[in-house]
Amino acid sequence: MKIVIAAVGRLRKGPESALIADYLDRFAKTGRGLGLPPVQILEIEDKRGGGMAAEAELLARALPDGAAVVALDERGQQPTSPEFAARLASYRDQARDLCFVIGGADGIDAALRERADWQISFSRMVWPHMLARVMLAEQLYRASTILAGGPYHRE
Ligand SMILES: C[S@@+](CC[C@H](N)C(=O)[O-])C[C@H]1O[C@@H](n2cnc3c(N)ncnc32)[C@H](O)[C@@H]1O
Repeated sequence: MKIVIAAVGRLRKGPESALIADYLDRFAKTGRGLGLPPVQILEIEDKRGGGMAAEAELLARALPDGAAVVALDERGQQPTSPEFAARLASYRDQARDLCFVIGGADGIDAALRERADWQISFSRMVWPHMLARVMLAEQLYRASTILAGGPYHRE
């Protein structure tokens, strides 16, 4: 199994990148005993300014073959953290690669969103893509602690 975050935009050094690195490092450590691999980040940049369609093409090319695609979008389903953890475990149990997709300033092209296996939302509000990346990294770490039966997540 591979876990990939395919995201539009390059993350510069700063508070968001520090948080993402910290959560993904914690995820890698907890995930090791659970059969969950470290997360790879693939950053997509359309230098020609072709908009959402061009970004969607680059994102689609970055998706591992046969991977389950989880699109982050404010209109998506709002799973609880345990539901998110269960879905992660289910992809692991099917040995299926998993690719999270985070859009740019204009979001994810509708065609790519519709072909996603799951669209998830962190609320109905719109967040900057870098914060969406931080929240995803935290939820992945939280999910690993839920699957490990650790005390980090409390209901
Ligand atoms: C600035 S937002 C784009 C918003 C844009 N209005 C749209 O139609 O999608 C950039 C990216 O951050 C992620 N994002 C922003 N808010 C989110 C939310 N509430 N839940 C999940 N992902 C979100 C999505 O991947 C989105 O494509």
